[in-house]
Amino acid sequence: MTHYAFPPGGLPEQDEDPVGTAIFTTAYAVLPACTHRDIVTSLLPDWTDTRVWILARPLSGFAETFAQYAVEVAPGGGSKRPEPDPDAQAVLFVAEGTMSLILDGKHHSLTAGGYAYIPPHSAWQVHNPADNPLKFHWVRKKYQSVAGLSRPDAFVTSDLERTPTPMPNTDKWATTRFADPNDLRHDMHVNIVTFQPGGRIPFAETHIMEHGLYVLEGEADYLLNDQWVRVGPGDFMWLRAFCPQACIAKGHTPFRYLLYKDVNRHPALTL
Ligand SMILES: NC(=O)N[C@H](N)C(=O)O
Repeated sequence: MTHYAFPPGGLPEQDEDPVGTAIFTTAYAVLPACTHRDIVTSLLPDWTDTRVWILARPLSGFAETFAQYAVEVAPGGGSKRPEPDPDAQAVLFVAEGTMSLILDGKHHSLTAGGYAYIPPHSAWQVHNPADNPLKFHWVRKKYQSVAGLSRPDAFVTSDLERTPTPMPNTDKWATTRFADPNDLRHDMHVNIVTFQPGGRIPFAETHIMEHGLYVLEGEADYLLNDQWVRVGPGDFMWLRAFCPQACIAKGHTPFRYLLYKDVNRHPALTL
C-alpha cells in the first residue's frame, strides 16, 4: 500500500548521541527525518491546534523562490485565513488523515494522496474534521504573473487517480505530473517522482530550477553537488539552482518523492 512520509515528531532520548546526518551548504541542504522533532516546530498566526515544520524558505538573496512546510493539524484545528500573502499560490499534499478544504466557496474532502493546487488571490480554508491528526505538505511560492497570461485555475486531485509518465528510455523512472507541463500559466510544478528498485537519474542533472524534495517512501543514494547521501522516508533535500543531482534507488520497494521546481519564467536580470 502507498505510504506518504511525514516528520516523526517526538523527542530524542537525552542519552542519545547527536546524529550528524544533517547537511547545510550554500548549494544544498539535507534535513533528515530524525531532525524533525517536536522542539523545531513553528506556530503560525490564524492557525489553531496546528504545528509546522518549516523545511525551506527564501534565505539568502540568491533568489530562492519557495517555502515548504510539513503541517500537522490536531482534530478540530485549522485555519480560516491560512495564507497571509494574496500573491502566494500553494500546493497542498495530504500524507495522513482527512483535510476539509474550502476553495473559492466549494468544499473538498482530501485523504492520503490528495492534492490541491491553489492559485494566488484565492479564498480558502483548511480544517481537520476527523478524530486523528491531519498531516500534509504545503509548498508556497509568490506567483510571477506575465502580461497576457491569466492566472492558473485551481484544481483538486489525488496521486491515486494519476498515471505516472515514464521518462525516456526507461521503465524504472516515472513522473506523476499534476499541472500540465505545456500550460505556461504555471510558474511552479509540484510532481511526484517514482523510481523502481535500481532505477536512476543516470547523469548529474544541472539546471536552473530549484528543488524542494521530500522523500515519501523508499530509499536511494542521492547525489547533491559532489556528495552522495543515503536518503529515506521523511528526509528533505533543498537544492539551489544549478546544484548537480543524480540518484540510484536502493532497496526492494519504489523510491518516491514530492518534487517542487520553478518553471516557465525568465530569470530576473540585475545590473
Ligand atoms: N531531481 C529530480 O528529480 N529532478 C527532476 N528530473 C526534474 O528536475 O524534474
